[in-house]
Amino acid sequence: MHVITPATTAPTVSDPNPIVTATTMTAPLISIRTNDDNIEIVDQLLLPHITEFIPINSVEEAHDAIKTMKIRGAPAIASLASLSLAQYLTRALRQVPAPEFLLSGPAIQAHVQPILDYLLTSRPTAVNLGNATKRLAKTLEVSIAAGQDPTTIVQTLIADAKLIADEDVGRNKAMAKWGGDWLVNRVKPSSKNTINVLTVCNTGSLATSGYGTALGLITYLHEIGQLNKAHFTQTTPYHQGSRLTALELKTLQIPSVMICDTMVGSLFQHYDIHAVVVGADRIARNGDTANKIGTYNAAVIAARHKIPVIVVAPITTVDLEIESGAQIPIEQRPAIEACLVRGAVYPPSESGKVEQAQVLITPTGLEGIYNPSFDVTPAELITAIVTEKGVAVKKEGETVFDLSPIV
Ligand SMILES: CSC[C@H]1O[C@H](OP(=O)(O)O)[C@H](O)[C@@H]1O
Repeated sequence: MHVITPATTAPTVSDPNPIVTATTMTAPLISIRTNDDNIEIVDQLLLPHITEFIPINSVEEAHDAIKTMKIRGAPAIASLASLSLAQYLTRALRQVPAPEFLLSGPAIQAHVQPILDYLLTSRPTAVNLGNATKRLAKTLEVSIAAGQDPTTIVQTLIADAKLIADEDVGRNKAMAKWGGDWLVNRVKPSSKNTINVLTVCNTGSLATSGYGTALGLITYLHEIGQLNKAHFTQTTPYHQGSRLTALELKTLQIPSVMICDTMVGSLFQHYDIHAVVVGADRIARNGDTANKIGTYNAAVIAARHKIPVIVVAPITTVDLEIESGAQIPIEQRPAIEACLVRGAVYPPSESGKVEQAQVLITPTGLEGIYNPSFDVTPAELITAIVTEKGVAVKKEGETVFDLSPIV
């Protein structure tokens, strides 16, 4: 392995002219907030410099927010979709006269299933959304089969939809402990605060209902005094790293180092990184994992440097209906998104007021643009997969996982 200078962590430079930011978010950052039947999401297209909560008042608005990535992150997407259905049904129960679909269980099912199918069309890769809509369809089916009256059927569905969002934080903390303890046991650090990790994209509170998945594990390492530095890639073109992970780590006061996506190899060559820790959007039965574009690159380079790759994701991210990653649909985002960069005008004006800007960095009318939002890392390149039920590793000599112990 070619290591030029085995220093423990990359030197970092600080911005001499920090932007006066309008972000008033404090730890823990939140992606969605609700109050009775009111839903608000933070517009993640404006972060980190502008914190703007926008109301979601229909399933159509939820669909648009997911599709345009005002909200993103596999678990957060599933939570918003579920909460928007709960909002719709809560408001239907309050309508006078009651809407016709509330007359019977079958009428409710005939009305709600198309709504679930519509929400599913917002983004194709993250399976959490699909698992949420299947779960709610099943809840509805069971309530009807149990002979519940229409109002009880709807109330049961509303409660389960809210639970999909509420149960996320607890499982994130469970995963963080499973994965963090597994990594500490593997590294066996001789002193405190020595573990260096690299993560890709954003998998924290802004991608979930709180604490995060991969970023949750990193937060746990920090909380138990085992983390030296959290390195993260900028994750272009949406810049989940530069804009969101940077904000989360800064807010949580976790020591971090940002690198450009192209610098993963250099980081591994020059510095002692103990693990790559990433989230997931869909994990196939054999462990092949779809995650943010750039994850596969990091995994290939990690293999070259014998650095373990850990995937952290709730069971709702596992898709046992598909054998391998070849069957995972990869979302192709609009070409224009690879040509634009969003951020604050810099340096700020004399007033110090933050002005959001969107800059076209390419020539206009560029024809050939490849902009997949995800890639698939084969199970062979993944060392461990962590869910809220535990840690799975491949058997000796195996190139695929048996996920049954952790799903
Ligand atoms: C815990 S979030 C999982 C996953 O979602 C992100 O994708 P996106 O920002 O496009 O929604 C990224 O792939 C995260 O790893």
